[in-house]
Formats: sequence, structure tokens, C-alpha cells
Amino acid sequence: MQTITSNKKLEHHSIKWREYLELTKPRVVAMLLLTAVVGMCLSTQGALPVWTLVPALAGIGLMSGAAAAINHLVDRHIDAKMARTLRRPLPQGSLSPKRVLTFATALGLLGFVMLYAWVNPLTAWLTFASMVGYAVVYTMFLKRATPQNIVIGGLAGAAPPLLGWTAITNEIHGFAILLVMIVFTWTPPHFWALAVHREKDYARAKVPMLPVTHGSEFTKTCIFLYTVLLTVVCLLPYLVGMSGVLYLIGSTALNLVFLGYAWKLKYAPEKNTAYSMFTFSIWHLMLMFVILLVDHYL
Ligand code: HEM
Ligand SMILES: CC(C)=CCC/C(C)=C/CC/C(C)=C/COP(=O)(O)OP(=O)(O)O
Repeated sequence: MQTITSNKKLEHHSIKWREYLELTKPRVVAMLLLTAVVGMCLSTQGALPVWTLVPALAGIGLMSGAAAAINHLVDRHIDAKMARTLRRPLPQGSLSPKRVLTFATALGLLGFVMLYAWVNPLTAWLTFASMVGYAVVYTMFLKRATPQNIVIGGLAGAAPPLLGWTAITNEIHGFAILLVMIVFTWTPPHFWALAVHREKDYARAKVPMLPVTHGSEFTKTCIFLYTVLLTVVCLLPYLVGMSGVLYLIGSTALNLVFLGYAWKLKYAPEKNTAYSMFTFSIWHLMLMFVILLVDHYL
């Protein structure tokens, strides 16, 4: 009997851990950290100091996780109306809003103190600004107000390469801004492809995403134009001498495939084209940053 009770307790405990982890959007944070690592590596020709790298990644990861948890908290009523987000811990009632707020505050504070004390105040404040940009500016205001929400809000998610760069050098460099621009121009095709696929969800929840306010045809045109812009932006690291030929070939190949998806989505869509493009967008960004890294060290 006692064993059954303690097993239940254990099960209860482990389920809660999984739910707290889900609040932090771990796969998104993993990608943000990859872009931050690349920012760190590209900022120097030398080896990275481990005593800066570790607290920098921990601090950026914790503050991103805190921002994601606040997004879950603020959006809990919207999330309850959409099939994709209905099973999240808050709409399901498996975590209370108060607990989520405490969790997010603890994570955010811990991350900030780590960055401030062990990295540098510049990185701590820039990460804080990104956290506010996503959790407050995007989630509380822009998301509910304008179809340009993700374009402007995308700046917060694009910041980590700069955060990685400043963590190592304590200064804002033009090359770091180029990396930010890559993620910034990648965000609209990344998200709008998903929004086209999930248009009904957003309409039901009354969130003014572009396909809801301007229709899916207009959104597909915007996706295509942003993908062209992304292709041009991705040439800049080569043109300014930040990256070499390996990067040029790799990034151009990735962008040609991405453009292929955008073209197909606009002119010859099949049932799953929008979702396939969204899935590819994640591979695209991941490989783009891996190529930047390989190019830097070869
Ligand atoms: C305003 C900016 C952004 C918006 C609105 C956005 C939106 C979304 C949404 C709604 C999903 C969930 C898809 C699903 O549940 O199937 C998603 C997934 C994802 N996003 Fe974004 N995104 C943004 C920026 C970013 C950035 C900057 C990164 C990383 C650098 C990123 C990386 C990812 C990854 C890795 C996934 C897959 C997560 C998973 O499989 O659980 N996103 N994005
Ligand atoms: C400190 C720092 C770098 C902060 C950035 C944090 C962060 C987690 C950015 C990711 C952007 C993202 C996943 C937006 C989706 O929100 P959504 O509400 O539109 O998507 P949802 O419906 O899936 O919740």
C-alpha cells in the first residue's frame, strides 16, 4: 500500500517536472542557444573562456525560458482555444497561474544575476531587454494588436547571437548585428508558414495573425518576399568578409531550397506545403548557424 502511494507521489512529481520544462519551450530555447554559441565563437579567433561561456549560456537560457513561461501565463486563455496549444499545462489546469509566475520570476532573476555577476552588465541588460521584448511587448501587446506582431516581436528572438557576442567581447559589433538580421528576416517565413497552416486556429482565438487579417494569398506573397530578403541578407556575411566561400555555398543552397518552398506555397501548393515549409524553416536556421561555425573554424 505504502509503495503504491509513494509510486503515485513519484509519478505526480515527475509529471510536474515535465510540465515546468514544457513552460520554458525547451526546443526553441535550444535553438536560441545554438545561435548564441555561434555569436560567441565568431566574436573571437581564439579559444572561448569556459568560465564565461557556461554562465553566459545558462543565463541566456534561463531568461529565455522565463520569457517563454510568461508567454504561457499571459496567453493561457488564447491557448485554450487553439488545438495546437490546448494541451499546455495552464489550459489543462495542471499548473496554477501563481506557480507559473513564481517559476518564471525565479528563472528570470537567476539568469539575470548570473549574467550580471559572471559575464558582464551589457549582456545582462540586453538579455533583459529581449526578455521584456518577447514576454511583454510581443505577448501582451503586439500579438493582440497587429498582424506585424511577429515582425517586430521577432527582434527579441533574433537577439541571442548578439548576446553571445557581447558575452565574450563586452561590445556591440556590426558582424553580430548581421547575425541578428539573419534570424530577424528568417522569422516571418518561419512563423507565417505555420500561421497559414493553422489559420482556423488563430481565427477562432481572434488573434490578428496575417492570414486572418489579410488572407492566406497575401500572406504567401509576404512569405516569398521575406524569403528573397533573407537570401540577400545571408549574402552579407560573405560580402563584408565575415565568412568565407564554404558559408556562401552552404547558405545559398539552403536559401534556394527555402525559396523553392516559398514559390511552391504561393504558386503550386499541396495540402501540406505550408507545414513542410515551417518544418524546413527549423532545419534551415539550424544548418545555417552550423555552417557559419564550420566556416569559421575551417
Ligand atoms: C516572433 C517570433 C517567432 C514566432 C511568432 C514563432 C512561432 C513559433 C510557433 C507558433 C511554433 C510552434 C509550432 C508548433 O507547436 O508546432 C514555433 C516552433 C519553433 N520555433 Fe519559432 N517563432 C518565432 C521565433 C523563433 C526563433 C527566434 C527561433 C530560434 C532561433 C525559433 C525556433 C523554433 C523552433 C526550434 C520550433 C520548434 C519547436 C518544437 O518542435 O517544439 N522560433 N515557432
Ligand atoms: C531572452 C530572450 C532571448 C528571449 C526570447 C525568448 C523566446 C522564447 C523567443 C521565441 C519566440 C517564440 C517561440 C514566439 C512564439 O510565441 P507565440 O505566443 O506566438 O507562440 P505559441 O502560440 O506557440 O505560444
